[in-house]
Amino acid sequence: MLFYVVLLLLGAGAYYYHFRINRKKIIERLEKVVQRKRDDLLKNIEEARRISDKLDSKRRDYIGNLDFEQLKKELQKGSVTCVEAVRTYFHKAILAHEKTNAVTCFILEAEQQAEELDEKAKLASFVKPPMFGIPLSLKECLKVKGYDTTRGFVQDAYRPSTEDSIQIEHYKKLGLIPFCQTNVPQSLLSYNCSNPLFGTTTNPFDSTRTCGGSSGGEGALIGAKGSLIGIGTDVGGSVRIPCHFTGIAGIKPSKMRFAHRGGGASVPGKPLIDANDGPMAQDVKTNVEFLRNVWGDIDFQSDRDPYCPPVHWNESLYSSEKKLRIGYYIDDGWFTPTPALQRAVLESKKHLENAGHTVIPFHPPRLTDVIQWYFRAVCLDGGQYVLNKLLKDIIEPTIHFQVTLWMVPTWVQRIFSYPVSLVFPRMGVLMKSLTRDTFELREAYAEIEAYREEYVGLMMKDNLDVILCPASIMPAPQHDIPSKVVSGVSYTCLYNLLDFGAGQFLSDFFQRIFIVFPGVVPVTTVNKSDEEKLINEYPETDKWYQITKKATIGSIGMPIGVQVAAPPFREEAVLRTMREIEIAITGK
Ligand SMILES: CCCCCC/C=C\CCCCCCCC(=O)NCCO
Repeated sequence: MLFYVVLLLLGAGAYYYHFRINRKKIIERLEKVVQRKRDDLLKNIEEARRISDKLDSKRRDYIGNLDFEQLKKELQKGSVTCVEAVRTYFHKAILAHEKTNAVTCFILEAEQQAEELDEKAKLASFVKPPMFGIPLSLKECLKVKGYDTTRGFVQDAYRPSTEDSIQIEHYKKLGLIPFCQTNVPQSLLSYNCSNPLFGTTTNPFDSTRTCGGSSGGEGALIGAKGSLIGIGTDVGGSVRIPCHFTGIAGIKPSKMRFAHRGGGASVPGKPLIDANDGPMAQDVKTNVEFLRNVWGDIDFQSDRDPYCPPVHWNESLYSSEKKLRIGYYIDDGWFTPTPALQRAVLESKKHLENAGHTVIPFHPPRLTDVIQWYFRAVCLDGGQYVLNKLLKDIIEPTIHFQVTLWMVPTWVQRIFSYPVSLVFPRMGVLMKSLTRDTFELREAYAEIEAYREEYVGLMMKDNLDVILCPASIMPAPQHDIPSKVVSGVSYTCLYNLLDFGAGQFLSDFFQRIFIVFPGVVPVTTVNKSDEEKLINEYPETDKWYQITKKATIGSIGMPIGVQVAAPPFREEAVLRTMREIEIAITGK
């Protein structure tokens, strides 16, 4: 017996030794790639600076102060050229990047695309497309011909896409000019924004805090005014959480509203957790204008991807005078959000009631089950796909905690989940979530299908058009917190599991201050009272609550958003609700 134990230990030791040697070699090789990429980025930024400097700084300031609508008008009139718009946004993005480390690459051909558009505009026969000349930023994982989509994996650097995705083709056809790519967390499966290739992107309001993720580079860039509009992707909150953390507006449409042919995914082969790309912008109005134009012309995408149904922009749903019935909640029963997030929902509720809508309580059922199904279906192979990629890469330190969870075999997690449940029940739920076998996976899928029916059934029973709820559990925390509190995505991942269209935007009085006095950090009694409530009343019943409370202390002045969601193909109702709250708060 002893002989076999010794043999086993020796075998394990040899395996571990071989593993370490192998990892060392991989890391040494990849460190050179990181250095090369960072040097290339510095050169790329210098080139973008050279291009932006061709424009007189007064003119740059004038164009840089135009909002989306104003810039669009001036470009249509011809009083601003596409080249001027691109040079201005190269300049603004460089400034935002210097503050937040948001950009992974400038798309230098943007200047040439702009020149070509300006040339075409000289022809009398040329009809300008609706978003003629507007610079567009893109999350790094979106496929642009000639550019990398590393998703923060060093191993994927210098493997540029051979084609634009259908969506990018479409945006160019509508006149938009992709001008830069923005940073992401490694693997995209996190709501922070750090990776070993490009480093950490910070929050424009406080660099010790994250801009969110995984479309965090977009959040930071747009939040720091380096772009008017960008595209993110969202499988659990990756458009909505960065919007909430950085004080901007965005929407994750239901899956079928965009073409996915030629696009990428965080974990391919993962049904029933529906991801989509979505716009992110300074305000709701810009998102509406963008989607009105894209969906108004959706045949372009449907013709090239038959799986994208030709569902056009529904103006009558967006502009309807009929008052809405809205369900709201401030606590999903799984993770109580910190006080400012609850207050934001209650204030939005008031705005909507003042506008004549009916807002009634709604209780999303069984969130503990939802969390378990979500993690099971996202990591449907127990996290193996992501783990395999991570083990061939330099592993980002800010996601170590969740990587450790993926490394512990599922059966070990199951065994330990029982004693853990006694002292930390919610952690027990997470530890039981990874897929044990295909029987269990099929069961989870069946549960999700049944839950979708149950949820829309509850909405129909009360005749509800949309749901209003918190955007997250807390304001932007420090960079390492998202990995430690992965279960904090319950407010957003629910709407991926349901495949609802869900949007988020900045609410409450912070928005008034930022819009009237950009960059001013408000310090008011209201915010102090949020902090007091947090200190005196926020639960500390388990480690996740303790971490969340500690991370939220000291966040006075950070932006807070709310989320609006509706069943698939009703995104226009979501946008209408968001826009009505925006008008109530900002008056414009
Ligand atoms: C034992 C359970 C381990 C769980 C480990 C964590 C796994 C997944 C974390 C998911 C968090 C999702 C955040 C949002 C990601 C997102 O929307 N990405 C966009 C991709 O297009």
